[in-house]
Amino acid sequence: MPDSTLAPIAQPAQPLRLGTRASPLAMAQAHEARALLCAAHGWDLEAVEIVPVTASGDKVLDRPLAEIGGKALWTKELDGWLYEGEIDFAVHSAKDVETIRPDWLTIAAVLPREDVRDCLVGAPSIEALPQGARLGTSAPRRAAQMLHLRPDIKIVPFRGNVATRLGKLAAGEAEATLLAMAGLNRLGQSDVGTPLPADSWLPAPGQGAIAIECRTDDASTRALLSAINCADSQTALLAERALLAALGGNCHSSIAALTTRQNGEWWLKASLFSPDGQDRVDGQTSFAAGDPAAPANLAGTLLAKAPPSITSQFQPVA
Ligand SMILES: NCc1[nH]cc(CCC(=O)O)c1CC(=O)O
Repeated sequence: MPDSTLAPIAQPAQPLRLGTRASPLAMAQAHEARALLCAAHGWDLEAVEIVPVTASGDKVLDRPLAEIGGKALWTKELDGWLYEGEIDFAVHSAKDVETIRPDWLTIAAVLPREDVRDCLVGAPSIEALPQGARLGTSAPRRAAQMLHLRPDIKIVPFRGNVATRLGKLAAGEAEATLLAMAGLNRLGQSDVGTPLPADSWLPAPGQGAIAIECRTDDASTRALLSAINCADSQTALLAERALLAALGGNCHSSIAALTTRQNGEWWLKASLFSPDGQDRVDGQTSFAAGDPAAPANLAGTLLAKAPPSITSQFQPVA
């Protein structure tokens, strides 16, 4: 539930500027954030202007993200606009936000998390994929997790936004692909495939959550955004990010993680894979909301029992 204990804040005279990537999914997330913010404060939608920017990650589609600069390509244009004061806050898919962020930026709100699951498109189940079928994905986690279960599957690179990837599938470039249910739901395309159960097929850290960043020194924007923060989604996201930070994981790393709450207790579950999917280590820990210690300890436990094929993907901070 949003923390809605704040005094009313008047509609700003000048619209607030919301920065977003320009892809259809990013625009859907921007509209969701604007609607929540305006509703929380009783403003008209005109109180927030949506400012789309084309991120460099959206321009180069023929090479893997890890090769062309990593997750920074999703955030660096918006970071620049925030730094220059051209926008007041930026709305991101949390899983695309780099693990280490500069101090002048703050995640001021996390929106209620969408469906965390991955969706298999092209076959009703993993077992039903034909022998040697091609899976279109450029995500190391999805490739490794599939190869772990189905070493016969061929991985073919599949970058681009949701529509581009579904187009490649329809064009026969692969037999199947994996997409986040969160993105499909937000685009109104929930029915293109079959969601994989999150207890057997873990998603990416942060999947399904929307993170809103603003300048750390911008106290008034932080106060506005705090009204739409979902405390539970924030707890889950921060735990998954604390795990990533302690692992020294990045977009090259095959890491899957998910936070759940069972009988009021928070749990973080994670799996690390070798890129070829042959090796896998799993672990879980309970943790206290807001405390990065247990996620960090889980990172240490996982790395301690992982073979070099896995540990070589991480640069843990000492
Ligand atoms: N890397 C692209 C990206 N970033 C966030 C989402 C989905 C939405 C989400 O996880 O919140 C997607 C597409 C996908 O993985 O299918």
